[in-house]
Amino acid sequence: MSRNRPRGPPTNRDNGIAANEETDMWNKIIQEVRRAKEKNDKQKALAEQIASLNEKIGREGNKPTLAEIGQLDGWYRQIVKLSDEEKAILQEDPSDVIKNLGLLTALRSASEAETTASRAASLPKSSKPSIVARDGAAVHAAAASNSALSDKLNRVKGSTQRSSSVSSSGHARESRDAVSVKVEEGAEGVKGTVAERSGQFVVGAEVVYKHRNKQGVEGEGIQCIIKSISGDGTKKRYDVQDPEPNENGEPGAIYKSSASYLIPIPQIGSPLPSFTVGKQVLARYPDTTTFYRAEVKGTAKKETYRLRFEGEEDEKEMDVDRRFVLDTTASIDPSLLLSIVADSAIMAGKSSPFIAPQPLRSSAPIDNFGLDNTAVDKAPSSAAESDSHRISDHRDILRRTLDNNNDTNNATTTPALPESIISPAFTPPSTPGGTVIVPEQRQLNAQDVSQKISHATKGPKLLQKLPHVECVVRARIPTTTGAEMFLHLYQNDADNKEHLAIVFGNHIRSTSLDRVQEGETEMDRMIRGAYVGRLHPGRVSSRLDEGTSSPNASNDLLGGGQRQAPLVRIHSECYTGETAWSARCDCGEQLDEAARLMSMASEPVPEQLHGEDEEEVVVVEEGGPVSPDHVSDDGPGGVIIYLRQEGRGIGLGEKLKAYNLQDLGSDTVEANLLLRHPADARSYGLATAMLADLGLGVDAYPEGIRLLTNNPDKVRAVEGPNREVRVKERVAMVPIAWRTGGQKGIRSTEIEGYLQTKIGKMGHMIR
Ligand SMILES: Nc1nc2c(ncn2[C@@H]2O[C@H](COP(=O)(O)OP(=O)(O)OP(=O)(O)O)[C@@H](O)[C@H]2O)c(=O)[nH]1
Repeated sequence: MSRNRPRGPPTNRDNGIAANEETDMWNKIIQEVRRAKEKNDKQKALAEQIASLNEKIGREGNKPTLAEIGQLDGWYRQIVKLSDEEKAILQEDPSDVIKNLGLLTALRSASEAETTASRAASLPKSSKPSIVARDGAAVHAAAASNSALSDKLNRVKGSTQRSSSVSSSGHARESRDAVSVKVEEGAEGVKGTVAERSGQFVVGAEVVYKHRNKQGVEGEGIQCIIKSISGDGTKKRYDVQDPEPNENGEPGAIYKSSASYLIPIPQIGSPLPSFTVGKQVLARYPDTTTFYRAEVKGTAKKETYRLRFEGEEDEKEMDVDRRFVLDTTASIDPSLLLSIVADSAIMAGKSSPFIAPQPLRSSAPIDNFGLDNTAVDKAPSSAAESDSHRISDHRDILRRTLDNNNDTNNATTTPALPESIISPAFTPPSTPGGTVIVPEQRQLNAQDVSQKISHATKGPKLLQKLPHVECVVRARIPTTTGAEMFLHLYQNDADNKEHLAIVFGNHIRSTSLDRVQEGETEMDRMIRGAYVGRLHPGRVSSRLDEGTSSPNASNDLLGGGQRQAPLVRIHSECYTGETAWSARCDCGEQLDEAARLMSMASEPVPEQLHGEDEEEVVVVEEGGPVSPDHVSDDGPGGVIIYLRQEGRGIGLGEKLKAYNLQDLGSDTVEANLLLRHPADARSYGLATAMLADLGLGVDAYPEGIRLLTNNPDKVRAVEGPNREVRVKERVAMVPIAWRTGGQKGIRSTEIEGYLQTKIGKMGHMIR
C-alpha cells in the first residue's frame, strides 16, 4: 500500500565531477596498459631475436662464439628488465593498473547501486523502498554517501585492508590487493552493540538496517537479513541483504554495516516487548520493508498494534504485526537481556569466592542461622534453574517496589522504606538445617520456599588459602568529628594495592606491625607506627609510653576478651560516593556511619540502630559529630577494612562507564554485565587476613566480631576458607533516609534504583 508522502530529491551522486573522475581514472589506466604493452612488445621482439640467434647457433653445430654468447646475455638481461618494468606498471604504485582497475570496479558498482537506490527512493513505499544504503561501508551497494567521487576515491585508496568485495553483479571478487572499500568507523552505538553482545546478530537474523543519512530516503531504515559477519570487536561488520529482489529481478542489495546501524527484529515465536498507548516506536509500514517512527494508538488484535505513522496525512491508524513494532530507545529484546543477566549471574557466581547470599537476620547471633551447616553439597541441582527463578523473583519485587513508589507519587526523592524492600518477599529461609526466618505476615508458599532454597544455597567457592598481609605503617589520625583513629597501611602478596585498616580504639593492634624487625631502632619503630600509647615530642621508647600506665598492649588486644565484640566493616573503595559527593550510591554515608558507630563509647551498638524486636527500628541521631567525650578507650573499638576495590572491583573507569549505561536505562548489575564484568568482582580474602593480623581472628579472638553490612556474601566470605574469622553477628546498615523518612541522608532517584538493585538482584538485606 502506498502512501503519499513528500520525498526528498533522489540522491544522485553521479554528478559531472564524479563521472569525469571515473573517466580520468579509466584514461590513466588505458595509458598505463599501453606502456605495459610497449614493454611487453619489446620483450617479444627480443625473444624473437634470441630464438633466431639460437637457430643459427644450432645450424652451425651448437658452438656459439663468445660474441654470440655476449649478445644472448645482453638480450636476456633486457628481457628481465622489461619484464620487471611491465610488472611494476601492472602491480606497483603509482601506476598499479590491477589495483586501479579494482578501484574502478568498486566505484562503478557503487554508482550503479546508488543509481538503483535513487530510483528506488523515488518509488512509492509499496514498491519496496529497500535498496538504500546509508552506513559508512558498502560493498555491493557501496558508496551510500552523497560525496563526490574524489572523496570516495580517497577513502578507497586510503584503505589498507584487504577484503573480498562483492562486484556489482554480486560475485565475490578475489584478487591480489583486492580493493577494500573503507569502513568508516562510526561510534559503536550502545543499542546495536548490546544486541550484538546478546548474540542477536547472527547469520540469518532479521534486522532493521538504519539509514545513516536520512536525506532523500524514506523512513528510518529497511528490513534486511544478516548474510555474513566479518572482523572482531569494534571492527566487526555485518553484510546485510535486502531480501527483496531489485526491480530488475536481481538479488537485493548487500550493505556492510556496524552493529550500531542494526536493530534486531524479534524472531517468530520469541517474546515480544509490550508498549503502552502513546509510546513512540519504530514500525514497519504495512506492505513495505521500510521502518518508520510511529505512535502506539492501541492494540487492535492480540498479534498487532494499532499505530499512527509519523507524517501520515489523514492521521490514519494502521495495524502492524507486533514483531515489526520496535522500541526506539532499546534495540535489545528484553527477554534476551534477562537471559544474559542470568547467564552472567551464573558466571559471576562461579567465579565468586564466596557462597551465595544467605539471609541473616540483623543484630542476631550468627549461630542461629546455621552458617556452619552451609555446605557445597547443598547446592541446587541446576544453577541455571535457580538463577532463572531468581531473575523472575527479582522482576516481581522490583515491579512491586516501583508500584509502591508510584503510589507515593514521589519519584524524585528517596521515599520511606517500601514494605517490599524492608523484607523482600523473596527472602529465602536460611541454610537448610538452620532456623527459617520468615515474618508471619510474609510467609512464602511451599513452592516459593523451595525456589528460594535452591537459589540461595549455591555452593561456596572459597579461597584455598588466605593471602599474606603485612602492616607496614600506622599513624594516628585525629578526625574532623573529634574522634581519633589509627590508619594502618597494608601490603600483601595477592595484589599491589595499598589496602587499609582504619582502627578505632587502642586495643586492636597489628601483629605484623608490632613484630620486631631486625636491626631496627626505637626511632624506626615509632616512625612506622609500632608504638603503644601516643607519640609526643621527646619520646624515646616505642614500647613504653611514659604518659600512660599501659605497657605494650599487643598481646592484650581486647582487654582479656571481656569487652563487647568489636564492630567491623569491610568497605570497598568508592571515589564517587566518598570523595566526589555522588548521590548514586550510599558508600560515603556507610563509611561515615561505620566510623561514627565505632568511635562511640562502649554502649551496646546494635540497640542504637535496632530495638530487640526485629521489626522495630529505633531512630537515633544520625551522622552527628562525635564529641571527644564520647570517644572511649574502653569501648569495643572497631575496624573498617578499606579495600581498594573501586566499583565492586571493576575500577573507577569501568564504573563510570557503568554509570553512563545506567543513565541509558540499565541497572547497576546489568551495566556491569553489559561491560562484560561480573555483577560483583570482589573477593574478601585480604580482609580476612587483615582481620586475623589485627587480632580479630578466631585464634586470638574466638568470640567473633560483629559485621556491619547488608551484603550476606560478605558475612560468609570474610570468615575465610577455614573460618579464620568468626562473624558473631551481622549489623545492618539501614540508609539514613529510610530511617528518617527521607528527612536526612541521601536523596536522589539514582540511589533508589541502586538500593533496589542491591536488594532485588544482589540479595542485600537492608534490615
Ligand atoms: N560497578 C559498580 N560499582 C558501584 C556502583 N555504585 C557503587 N559501586 C561500588 O560498590 C562498592 C560498594 O559496594 P555495595 O555493593 O554498594 O555494598 P557492599 O559493600 O556489597 O555491601 P554493604 O556492606 O552492605 O555496603 C564500592 O566499591 C562502590 O565503588 C555502580 O553503579 N557500579
